[in-house]
Amino acid sequence: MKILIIGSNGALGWELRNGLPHLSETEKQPLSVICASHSQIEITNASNTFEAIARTMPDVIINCAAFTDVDACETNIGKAYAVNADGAKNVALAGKNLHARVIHISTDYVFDGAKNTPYNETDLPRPLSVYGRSKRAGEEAVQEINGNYTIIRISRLYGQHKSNFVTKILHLGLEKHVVSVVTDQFGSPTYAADLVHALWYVLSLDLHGIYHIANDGICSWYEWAREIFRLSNIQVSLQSIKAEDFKRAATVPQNSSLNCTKFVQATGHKMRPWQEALEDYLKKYVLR
Ligand SMILES: NC(=O)C1=CN([C@@H]2O[C@H](COP(=O)(O)OP(=O)(O)OC[C@H]3O[C@@H](n4cnc5c(N)ncnc54)[C@H](OP(=O)(O)O)[C@@H]3O)[C@@H](O)[C@H]2O)C=CC1
Ligand SMILES: Cc1cn([C@H]2C[C@H](O)[C@@H](COP(=O)(O)OP(=O)(O)O[C@H]3O[C@@H](C)C(=O)[C@@H](O)[C@H]3O)O2)c(=O)[nH]c1=O
Repeated sequence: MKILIIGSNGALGWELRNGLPHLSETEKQPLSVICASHSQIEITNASNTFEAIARTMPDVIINCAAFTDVDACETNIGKAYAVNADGAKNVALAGKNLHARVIHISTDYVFDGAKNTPYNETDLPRPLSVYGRSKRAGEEAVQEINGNYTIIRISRLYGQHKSNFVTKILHLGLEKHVVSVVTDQFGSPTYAADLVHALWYVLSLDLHGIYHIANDGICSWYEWAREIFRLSNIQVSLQSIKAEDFKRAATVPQNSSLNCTKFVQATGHKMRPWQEALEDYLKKYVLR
């Protein structure tokens, strides 16, 4: 199976391009992984996207490319839709024309956060931000264009490559005496290495449709930060604040935790609790 990763220099793309060849070896299922960074494919350009994908003729395209600066999307609406919606559409069209399966990565921010239990795949999206709306438009384009699709909604990703909530909080903890973190917004932190493993199941079991994938469990940003400091043994005064007191351009959901039952039932694979994954990540890459 030949797999093309688009957005291969991003946080998830990077993790996939390192993790998939390794999994293919240990699982003894041959896989050829081709990487396309932003300089190699410009997904907002339909002909460039088609030509670049046609050169590689993949069986599967994993689209990790996106405009992911949630606050910047609020003031760069054109770019947000060009990348997250039209870009997703161009990739889906190229996939359809070249008979390739498309795995499209999406987000928990397609939900409005009003539900007080974790979101499942049949819940109605109602995004609150430009980022969320543009990502939802991308999902719709993929669904309309190419029946041979899988949409994976993930949330609160952290891994080895690029900054993320964990690295930001660690820096703040080392720089400041007091760190203020939001206590009334909840979600499911997801370790990129675990996600790669889960995506291996999606690939090898040929899952189609929409799936939610995240580490098990739910926490607030505050609870997540508290666990980061506890595991890293950093003494800091952690102050809980309300979301309304954390000024940012985008409105983000109060609850965007993901119910992953559909994935567990389809694969028999349950993601480990977010606390265990976080500990593993910190031990491997931060506390060495
Ligand atoms: N990070 C998170 O917490 C979460 C991410 N997601 C989703 O997961 C996916 C991967 O996210 P993540 O890895 O964090 O994102 P990153 O921002 O780390 O990576 C995105 C990649 O896409 C590339 N890219 C941006 N615009 C274009 C374009 N027009 N054409 C081609 N490539 C482009 C970027 O290149 P360059 O930097 O050179 O522009 C970058 O390498 C995205 O779909 C995102 O919406 C979902 C939930 C949570
Ligand atoms: C740095 C910091 C963050 N926070 C909390 C509140 C704030 O809304 C949130 C912001 O952290 P981030 O910038 O990592 O969050 P954000 O960019 O909103 O993260 C999102 O990224 C996109 C791409 C997604 O798809 C989502 O799943 C989600 O992971 O963290 C604090 O409370 N205090 C702080 O000092």
